[in-house]
Amino acid sequence: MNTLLHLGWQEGHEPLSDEKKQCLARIITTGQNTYQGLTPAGPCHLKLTGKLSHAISEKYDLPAVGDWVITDPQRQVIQQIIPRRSSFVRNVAGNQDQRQVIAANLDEIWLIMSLNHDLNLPRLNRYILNAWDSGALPVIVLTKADLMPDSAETVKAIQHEHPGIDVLTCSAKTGLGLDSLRQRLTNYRTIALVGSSGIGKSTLINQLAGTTLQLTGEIRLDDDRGRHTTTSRNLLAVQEAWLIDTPGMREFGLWSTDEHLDQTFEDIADLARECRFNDCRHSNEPGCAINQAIAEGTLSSLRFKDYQKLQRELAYLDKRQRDKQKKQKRP
Ligand SMILES: Nc1nc2c(ncn2[C@@H]2O[C@H](COP(=O)(O)OP(=O)(O)OP(=O)(O)O)[C@@H](O)[C@H]2O)c(=O)[nH]1
Ligand SMILES: [Zn+2]
Repeated sequence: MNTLLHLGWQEGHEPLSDEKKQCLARIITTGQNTYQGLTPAGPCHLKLTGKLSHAISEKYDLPAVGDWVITDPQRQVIQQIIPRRSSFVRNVAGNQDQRQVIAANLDEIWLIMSLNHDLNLPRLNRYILNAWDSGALPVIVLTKADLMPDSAETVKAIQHEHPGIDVLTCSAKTGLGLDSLRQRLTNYRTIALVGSSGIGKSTLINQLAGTTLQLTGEIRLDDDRGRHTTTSRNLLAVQEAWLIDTPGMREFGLWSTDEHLDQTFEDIADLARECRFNDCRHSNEPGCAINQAIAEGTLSSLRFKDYQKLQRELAYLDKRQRDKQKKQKRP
């Protein structure tokens, strides 16, 4: 029989009374106002109580895949969402700012890009920023290595830019690299797979599971981009872990902070500390370590431009959030 531990319950949540623990369920799929949960006794269908529905003011407060909820098993309702120990969030509504939880209570987030056409470093940086903000550990997973046999340099460059993150290469077709991924599927950890559509998330999950858990899109003959297939997020048991397949996201709005910008661009943060002036703007100042690194070719000017762009975006997000809070405080 499953126990809460098998469902991925971990210390790090607020302590709960035994009575409440008896009523815990983990959300495995979300639908239109309905949720599928899993308890040690088995699956269950759930709805929100009227009271909880009323209390929800933004999407962020809705149950997400991976959430732990307190249920009333008799009425099959969700009474409370347990505060998340981590959550991967994106901003969905452009300049309106609306946080949406893609998956909750995660240990790792696999940021997936396929080595053939999908590789886009600015997009990877956006994912990493949100991932550091989530509280879970980001891992970069580069798929479809069989289509790009000469990718060693690319992989090395990504590793060099992100020394604090594991970079793994794999092919669901040849099996390359799958063992390193399997080694992470232990201790009932929860891992979300995120990335664009058609990069092989579902195929990878099926390979790791050794069976078809997720439908996949077949490669089109005229190009090698997959078709849209995954439409919902699901919590799936694979080996001794829980994997969450997420639909390919076209829009990926930032939700992070300046602090995580330095974590995402460690190389640039290190250089900036070496600039002669503390408040160096890295434009024409003498003794600017960043300009020197660009001139010497050790820092790519594209990477620095990307950093500046994200810095502006984050500053703007921060300002909007502060304005919103001010408005809410007004009587
Ligand atoms: N050559 C090659 N093709 C792959 C590999 N992994 C996946 N594919 C193909 O890529 C296509 C898309 O794969 P999916 O697993 O459906 O992609 P996905 O990321 O889950 O896509 P969405 O569900 O739309 O988010 C399918 O045709 C797969 O057969 C791989 O390692 N090598
Ligand atoms: Zn400088």
